[in-house]
Amino acid sequence: MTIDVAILGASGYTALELAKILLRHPNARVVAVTSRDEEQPAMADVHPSLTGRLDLRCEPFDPDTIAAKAQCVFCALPHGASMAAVRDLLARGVRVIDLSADYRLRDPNVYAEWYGASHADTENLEHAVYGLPELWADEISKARLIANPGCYPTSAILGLAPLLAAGDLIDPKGIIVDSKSGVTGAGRTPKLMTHFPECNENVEAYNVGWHRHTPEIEQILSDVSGTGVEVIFTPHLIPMDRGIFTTSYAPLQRTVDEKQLLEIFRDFYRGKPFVRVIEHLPATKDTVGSNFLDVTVRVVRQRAVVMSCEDNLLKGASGAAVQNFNLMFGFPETTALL
Ligand SMILES: NC(=O)C1=CN([C@@H]2O[C@H](COP(=O)(O)OP(=O)(O)OC[C@H]3O[C@@H](n4cnc5c(N)ncnc54)[C@H](OP(=O)(O)O)[C@@H]3O)[C@@H](O)[C@H]2O)C=CC1
Ligand SMILES: CC(=O)N[C@@H](CCC(=O)OP(=O)(O)O)C(=O)O
Repeated sequence: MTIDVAILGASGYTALELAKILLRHPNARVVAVTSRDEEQPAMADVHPSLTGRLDLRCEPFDPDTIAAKAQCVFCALPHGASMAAVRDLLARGVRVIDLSADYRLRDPNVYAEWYGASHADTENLEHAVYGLPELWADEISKARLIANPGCYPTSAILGLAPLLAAGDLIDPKGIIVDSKSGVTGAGRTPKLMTHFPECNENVEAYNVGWHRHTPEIEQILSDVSGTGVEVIFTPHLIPMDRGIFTTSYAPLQRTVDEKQLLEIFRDFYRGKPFVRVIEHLPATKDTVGSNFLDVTVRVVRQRAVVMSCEDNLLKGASGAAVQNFNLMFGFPETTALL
């Protein structure tokens, strides 16, 4: 079986990664890519690494045209811009995997509070499934709309979920999440913060106390633990192209050692092909270019110290999106991703 797919936001980084993965997918055919560029450039001119591999021109987004061509659409647009396109595609019977943040927060009031704009598609918001396959594979397989997770939330949630699922092991209100991201995490669209002389040879924290991924991490971890989780989330921009490294600190409420914690992680992720529970300390270089998330844990002064890392553009975005696509259409979860 072959599924015809389209990618919106063709000139972006996650769109390029989607194209590269889907080109090697035996059950997917990329039939359309869209861009606002009125010149309608060839995809290989927008992304020279696709030369000779994808012979498509970027087209303007028209929901009727895309729905006539594609059964599934990967929406790689910025949040805010995404929901109008998603709504129009769902109305035409297309299944959508949205890489933006538009459908991740269940409560539209929380969305308005953290994103500074009201949600324009609350009807579909109700039916969106948060696309973290390690937690909700069954729901994903039946979903018409996937809210693909944010890159930071994937690393934090997968690092903390095993501890929160283990009853009263950690204090759900005492968690600190410290993350570092490479610059592709900010997208291809230029910004002052990602201008070379600003970010080269520089490390900086940003949006401390009010980063929009805070409510996303809290919502999902609260679902996992069954109680209200609070986190202090501090993101940093570091001078590398790709990769996220997250260290999470959680007060332990029971006396456990590292061996026992690692066993909890191994049990939780048994049969999950893209989470590697490791004993050594992780490094972004071990996951960049792959769909793996590496995670390990230490006990220091009665706190669990969890370290997790991933490629922000793959496990943190496009790789996870294809993992979701595989589950939605009944293909083996690892297709095109190993
Ligand atoms: N980068 C990352 O690591 C991650 C990104 N994400 C999310 O995935 C989505 C895509 O990210 P990424 O590829 O990095 O972003 P980019 O900025 O690299 O690309 C987004 C593309 O969307 C199009 N676009 C920009 N603004 C608008 C607009 N107002 N209306 C319609 N189209 C627009 C542009 O394409 P064109 O000019 O061709 O129209 C642009 O190249 C975003 O929502 C992002 O937050 C999620 C997880 C990780
Ligand atoms: C380094 C950097 O700027 N990262 C982005 C997060 C990227 C991501 O996952 O964003 P979405 O929630 O939009 O999908 C940020 O902090 O806003």
